[in-house]
Amino acid sequence: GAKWTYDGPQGQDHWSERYPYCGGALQSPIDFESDLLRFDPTLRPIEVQNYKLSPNEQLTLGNNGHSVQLSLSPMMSISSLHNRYTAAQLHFHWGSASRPAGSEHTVNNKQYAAELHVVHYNSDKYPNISTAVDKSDGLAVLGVLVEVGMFNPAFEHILKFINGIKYRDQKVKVPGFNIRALLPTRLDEYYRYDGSLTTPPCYPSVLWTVFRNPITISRKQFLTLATALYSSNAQDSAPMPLNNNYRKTQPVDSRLILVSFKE
Ligand SMILES: NS(=O)(=O)c1c(F)c(F)c(S(=O)(=O)CCO)c(N[C@H]2CCCc3ccccc32)c1F
Ligand SMILES: [Zn+2]
Repeated sequence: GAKWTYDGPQGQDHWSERYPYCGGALQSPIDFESDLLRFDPTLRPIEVQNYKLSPNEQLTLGNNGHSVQLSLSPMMSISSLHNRYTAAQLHFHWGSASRPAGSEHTVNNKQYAAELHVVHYNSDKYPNISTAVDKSDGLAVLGVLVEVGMFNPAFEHILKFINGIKYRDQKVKVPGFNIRALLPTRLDEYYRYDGSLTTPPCYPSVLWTVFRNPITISRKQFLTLATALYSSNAQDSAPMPLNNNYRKTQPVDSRLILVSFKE
């Protein structure tokens, strides 16, 4: 992708110089501060389709210099929203070995170790994600907060291949697995708000659903994620570790943050 980073001269405080939307309204991520939350009884449990992929299905796991991303089957979708949103990819944001705090969304300013995003586009209205990415009703992202705790077997389907994509633009083929196992048990408790891509070009095109309950990965799994990858190419003389790839929380302004749960 284009040259932007999370820190330094092309870091997030400078994104708006080249990507105007990054300095605009409806930006993500945000802090879910208790006083700003409003219970909405019309928020239905999230329903996903075809998330249980066959191991015969081949997915592409890649290092795009900003994150580790996994391509997803176009059979996968969210079916409980007003339009059908078809899955495109999932990726992660994380902290570092010395600071296991790298989630993008925070809860009363508590930052979790990492965050998983499953990116979908409105396939009722748009033919592909590239067309949908800058439309106000274009994208729906499911966010899952990740904390260090119990070992997570589902996470191994990604971590066991991570040494094949250590450097930017490296890709490997991996067998499909049950992506539903990466989501929390309860899909009925979540935060909901209108926001944006959390990377340039920061289009305000995302219907955000962040589940209330985190998933866990073990400390060893977290350290693997936080130390395995570089944002630089394999041939670069100075390897740049890929970590702390999270955007700081953005102003909520007059936005409503809805919740599907009470207390
Ligand atoms: N946090 S976030 O806002 O969900 C988020 C990221 F943080 C993130 F790094 C990516 S990226 O890996 O593509 C690198 C920079 O765009 C995306 N890509 C999305 C939106 C851009 C176009 C596109 C095209 C195909 C598949 C996915 C995507 C992203 F949506
Ligand atoms: Zn993301």
